[in-house]
Amino acid sequence: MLGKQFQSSAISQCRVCWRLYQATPGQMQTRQFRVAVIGAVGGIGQPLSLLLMANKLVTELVLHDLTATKGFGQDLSHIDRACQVKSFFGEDQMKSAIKGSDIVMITAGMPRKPGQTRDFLFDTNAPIVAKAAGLVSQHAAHAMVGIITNPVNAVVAVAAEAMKKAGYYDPDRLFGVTTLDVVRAEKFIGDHMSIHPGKVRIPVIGGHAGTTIVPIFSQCQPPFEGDEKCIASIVKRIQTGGDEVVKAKAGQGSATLSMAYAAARFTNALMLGLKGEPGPPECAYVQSDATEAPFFSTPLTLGPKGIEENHGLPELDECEKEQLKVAVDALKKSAAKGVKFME
Ligand SMILES: NC(=O)C1=CN([C@@H]2O[C@H](COP(=O)(O)OP(=O)(O)OC[C@H]3O[C@@H](n4cnc5c(N)ncnc54)[C@H](O)[C@@H]3O)[C@@H](O)[C@H]2O)C=CC1
Ligand SMILES: O=C([O-])CC(=O)C(=O)O
Repeated sequence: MLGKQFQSSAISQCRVCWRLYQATPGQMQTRQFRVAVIGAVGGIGQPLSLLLMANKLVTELVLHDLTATKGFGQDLSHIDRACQVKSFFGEDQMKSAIKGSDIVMITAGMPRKPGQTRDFLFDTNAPIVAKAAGLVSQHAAHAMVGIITNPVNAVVAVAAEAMKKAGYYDPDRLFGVTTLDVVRAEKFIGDHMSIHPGKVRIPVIGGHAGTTIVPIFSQCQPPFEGDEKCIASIVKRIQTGGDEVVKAKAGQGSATLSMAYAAARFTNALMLGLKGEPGPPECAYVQSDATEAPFFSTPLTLGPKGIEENHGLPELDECEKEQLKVAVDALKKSAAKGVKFME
């Protein structure tokens, strides 16, 4: 059952974010954060870094990529925010970028092209995630880690195994970032119901690929207005939102701007949790016993130690229960693939 907090705090969400971005230097909070973006020069990395730079809670923004980050860092450092920018590049400097960070957002890796599945990216992206996660374990053990790199359903398990091997793994601090599915759900539902998408709250559970993405319309706030056919068509659009963008970009990559927005929202939620002032629950793909899948996305309240409360499975209607079964079967396989890769 979803907590009341999940539903009632929806409307204040936008206002909270807006205040965070707009606060003047005189209103600065004391607890501020070093956030590292791994893959900072990429399609997601650049706009994500810009959005983080504009967040008053970020006082140190660390950029890392395989390619040179210096010019990009110099560019960002002219923005009139009280945030220091540090630039690192190359395999050797990943450790320095990660060391001492409060939050590490990993967006390094290949995006897909039309006709490819997210799973197609596994062989290329799994070693990148394994390396970054291992370095977090060794040099920023208490950092919150957000994994954006696809395929999220499998590489989060890779990260967990890499951290265990490197000596320190805290399941409450490792998150597969599925916020874009929530953002899409809020947008598509808001447009359908002719209300501001920021007023929509809906848990999107499961994973981050096709039918593993399970939006729970029965728990939508305000209650969804539309028949079963209409729900089925919006569910489909949320599940294939990524494909829609990949197709439209026609070989020029996948979602970047909407993803950066979603990742900035999730990073902000992590920082509010670290400050002990959690916002509304956010869904993320984490180690979980909510289902038989070892990793599963459900609404989480975030706190100073990461997951403060996993709200577990929301109440589901019969149709959502069927969707859940399909998702769990696929997610078990994805997690097993990640674990096998690290054996
Ligand atoms: N979780 C989600 O909802 C979403 C995930 N994605 C995924 O995010 C990833 C990144 O996407 P884009 O930014 O569009 O790709 P991109 O190709 O534009 O950028 C990736 C960046 O990673 C860097 N990189 C590669 N290997 C690296 C390493 N070992 N260390 C540091 N940096 C490294 C590249 O140099 C590049 O700058 C992809 O895997 C994509 O599928 C994309 C959209 C949504
Ligand atoms: O579709 C992709 O490859 C990128 C992604 O994960 C999304 O947009 O949801």
